[in-house]
Order: sequence, then C-alpha cells, then structure tokens
Amino acid sequence: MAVQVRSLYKTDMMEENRKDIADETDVELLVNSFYTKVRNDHLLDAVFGPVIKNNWDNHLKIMVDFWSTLLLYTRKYNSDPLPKHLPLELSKEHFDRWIQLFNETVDELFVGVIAENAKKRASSIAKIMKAVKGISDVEVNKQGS
Ligand code: HEM
Repeated sequence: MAVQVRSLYKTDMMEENRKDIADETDVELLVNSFYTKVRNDHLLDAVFGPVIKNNWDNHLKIMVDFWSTLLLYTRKYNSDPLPKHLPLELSKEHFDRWIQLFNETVDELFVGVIAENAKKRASSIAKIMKAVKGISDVEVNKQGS
C-alpha cells in the first residue's frame, strides 16, 4: 500500500509541468489554442466562419486584448462583447460547447489562481449572454418522462 501511494505521488510530480497564466504570451497561447479548437469544431465553426471569414488574425488580437484585460488588468480591451453576440443565432448547445472547449484548453495548458479565474469569468459572461438572449440554463430532458 505504502509503495502504491509513493509511486502515485511521484508520477503526479513528474507530470506536472503546467504553470499559471502570468503574462500576455501566456494569454496568446491560451487564445490561439482555444480558437484552434473552435475552428475544428463543426458546431462552433458554423457560427464563427461566416462572421470572421478570413479575419482570424484580427479576431485573435481582439481576444488576446480582451483576456489580458480581464486576467492581467492590461486595459487593452475597452469595448463590450455583448452587442456582437445579439445578432448571432446561438443555442444552449453552442454555449455548452464553447465553455467545454475553453475549460479544456485552460486545463491542458495552465494551473493556478488566474487559470481558475479565466474559467470562472468565461462561465459568468456566458451566463449573462444566455440570460440576455433568453437561452435557458435548464437541462431539457430529451427522453421525456
Ligand atoms: C456560444 C458561444 C459563443 C459564440 C458562438 C461566439 C461567437 C462570436 C463571434 C462570431 C464573434 C465575432 C462577432 C463580430 O465580429 O461581429 C465574437 C466576438 C467576441 N466574443 Fe464571442 N462567442 C461566444 C461566446 C463568448 C463568450 C462566453 C465570451 C466571453 C467570455 C465571448 C467574447 C467575445 C469577445 C470579447 C468578442 C469580440 C467583441 C468585439 O469585437 O469587441 N464570446 N464571438
């Protein structure tokens, strides 16, 4: 038993090479990795593709400014994302997938207080967007009962 506990501990220590989000280079890595997943996801790409077209570089730059403002207080983003999302046809499934991919990206790359904050901020903004767009947070029981 003692041997098993020690070997688990050793494996954890050896595998942990993530650090917290600390500067804009980290934010760039997070944003670029997240939107690579988004662009490879059929559900989300169907929404982003027609709007962003071939302006991904510009969108990624805006998103780095947005997240560095939220997480590192750089004050580079001084707009409001909400109006941009009002004309988009978004469902609970879109938001669920967005959050799933975002959390997955954060967890793959980073660990720490700021990384946790990134996930919390994303969820709370998504919640506000859903409320404003009248998208229910309640799981629908598709099986019926
Ligand atoms: C269903 C999930 C989402 C989808 C499909 C989506 C899609 C989009 C699209 C297509 C744009 C470009 C709009 C345009 O340029 O006209 C955009 C912009 C943006 N999104 Fe989202 N979004 C989602 C959720 C979120 C969430 C949860 C956040 C924040 C945590 C967020 C933050 C932003 C920001 C900051 C911009 C840039 C706004 C600007 O140009 O100032 N989005 N989003």
